[in-house]
Amino acid sequence: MEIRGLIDRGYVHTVIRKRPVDVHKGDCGKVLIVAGSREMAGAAIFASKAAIRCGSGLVKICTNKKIFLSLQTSVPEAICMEWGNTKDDLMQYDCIAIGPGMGVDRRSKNILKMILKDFDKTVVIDADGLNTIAKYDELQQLVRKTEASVIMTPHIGEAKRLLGNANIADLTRIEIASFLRKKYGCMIIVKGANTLVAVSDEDAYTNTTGNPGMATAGSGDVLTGIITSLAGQGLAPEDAAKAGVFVHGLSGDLAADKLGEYGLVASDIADYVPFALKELTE
Ligand SMILES: NC(=O)C1=CN([C@@H]2O[C@H](COP(=O)(O)OP(=O)(O)OC[C@H]3O[C@@H](n4cnc5c(N)ncnc54)[C@H](O)[C@@H]3O)[C@@H](O)[C@H]2O)[C@@H](O)CC1
Ligand SMILES: Nc1ncnc2c1ncn2[C@@H]1O[C@H](COP(=O)(O)OP(=O)(O)O)[C@@H](O)[C@H]1O
Ligand SMILES: [Mg+2]
Repeated sequence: MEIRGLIDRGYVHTVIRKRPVDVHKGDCGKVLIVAGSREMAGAAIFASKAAIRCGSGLVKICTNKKIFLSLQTSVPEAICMEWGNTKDDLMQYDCIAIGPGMGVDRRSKNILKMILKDFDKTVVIDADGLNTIAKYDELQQLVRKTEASVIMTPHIGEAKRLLGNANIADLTRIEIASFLRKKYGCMIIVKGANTLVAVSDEDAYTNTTGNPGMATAGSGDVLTGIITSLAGQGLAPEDAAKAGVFVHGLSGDLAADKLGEYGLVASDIADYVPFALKELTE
């Protein structure tokens, strides 16, 4: 695997375009985000807020009903659905994300299994989605076999778990991505400063946006929402992954221009997504 280039503004301009005047919400993608739990409502809030701010026509959140009220207060545009109801025709969604703050348990395993078996568009897997896959061989096989285009978004800690707790401390990001590709055969985003996006066994790209202010709880959940929204709006999985990390970093950069790096929080990144998209489409 080699780094084929940088993810820069010029490239992102070519995949995120100004909206046609006659567009309607049905054209803008309906996405499902499986996220959150009683202890981690925030993760579901950050991901769904980012997706709606990134232009999705409709965002549905599948979560524990104990957190419906906080979700509906923080992101009233999103629709809540209870765990267990995911069977309601997954094919109606243009993209599905799973993982942020959902916990690692049998229910997470079962939902992942259902999505990987029944859905054939883009699936973004993050956080506890990745931790659950790391725990169950059966899911690891399914990731390889699924007809869906899977995008995994691990940070280094999650990458280590996905590689069976191998010692990866001395590996470069490209080596980590390469091992993950070999094991899972899907698109891999290794997060951190200069996030790496591996789109095939040969090709990887480095992001050029982002700043240390983004080292704060929940900023990865925002990334999940952005990539999911872009894929749901029709970007090819590879473009959604690459443009997604760029938009995420640019939103963080615009937020840091205003707020500085210390006080920046995940919701700020989501709140600045509209400004990043405005800049990119003008
Ligand atoms: N408010 C909320 O509801 C939040 C919930 N979250 C959820 O909390 C759960 C646990 O996720 P966490 O990621 O916090 O915990 P993890 O235990 O998965 O990862 C944290 C550890 O990973 C390592 N790590 C991460 N990035 C690294 C990097 N770039 N370089 C080197 N090491 C790195 C560090 O050792 C770090 O302590 C997930 O379900 C997540 O979605 C988080 O997203 C934070 C916010
Ligand atoms: N120093 C940094 N520079 C640029 N981006 C960063 C930096 N630190 C973290 N990020 C970005 O913030 C996000 C953190 O994601 P993650 O570790 O999953 O956090 P969380 O699980 O708390 O949401 C990633 O997209 C990562 O690339
Ligand atoms: Mg995370």
